[in-house]
Amino acid sequence: MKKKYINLILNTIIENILQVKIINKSSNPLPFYQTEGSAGMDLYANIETPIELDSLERQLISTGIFIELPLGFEAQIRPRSGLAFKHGISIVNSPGTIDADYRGEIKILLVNLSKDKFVIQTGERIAQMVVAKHERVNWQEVQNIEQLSQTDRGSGGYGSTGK
Ligand SMILES: O=c1ccn([C@H]2C[C@H](O)[C@@H](COP(=O)(O)OP(=O)(O)OP(=O)(O)O)O2)c(=O)[nH]1
Ligand SMILES: [Mg+2]
Repeated sequence: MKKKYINLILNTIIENILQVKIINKSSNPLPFYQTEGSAGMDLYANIETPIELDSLERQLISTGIFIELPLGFEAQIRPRSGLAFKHGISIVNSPGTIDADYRGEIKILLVNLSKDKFVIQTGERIAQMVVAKHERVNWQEVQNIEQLSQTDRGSGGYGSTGK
């Protein structure tokens, strides 16, 4: 077995890392953390033939991955900076949200923001997925704006603090 996978297994045991169910219907490897400190795992395109993205075109790309996150967790689908920098490839709905109760295939809504056509090959790493905890809230409705606590910022935004 590769050292990388042995380390992954050891980390799981030692650090009690969250276990997340996954189905991989592609022939790509399971997503994994590329370095010890990576926040995201790269996701691979799982497509039968190469997909051409014209300038400013967007397309939903399959990954072949299905997951079950525990309640209280989400997965964020974010662009890869290398693809963005070199080819202008981003994600329309970035960061995409994978809900804990979603059981469908994870898909990635890529957009080509460059002037040139970009071709996506199967097995290409097209995005990264960050699993994160999130809160859920109940509303405590009040009637007047004065019932929200006062702050120095108040309603200032959009550059109110200067450059
Ligand atoms: O980049 C993404 C974003 C979402 N999804 C899946 C998982 C998510 O749980 C579901 C719904 O996403 P979202 O809530 O962002 O979309 P919506 O337009 O609000 O659709 P819905 O009405 O189904 O919630 O679609 C993806 O596979 N990829
Ligand atoms: Mg929704």
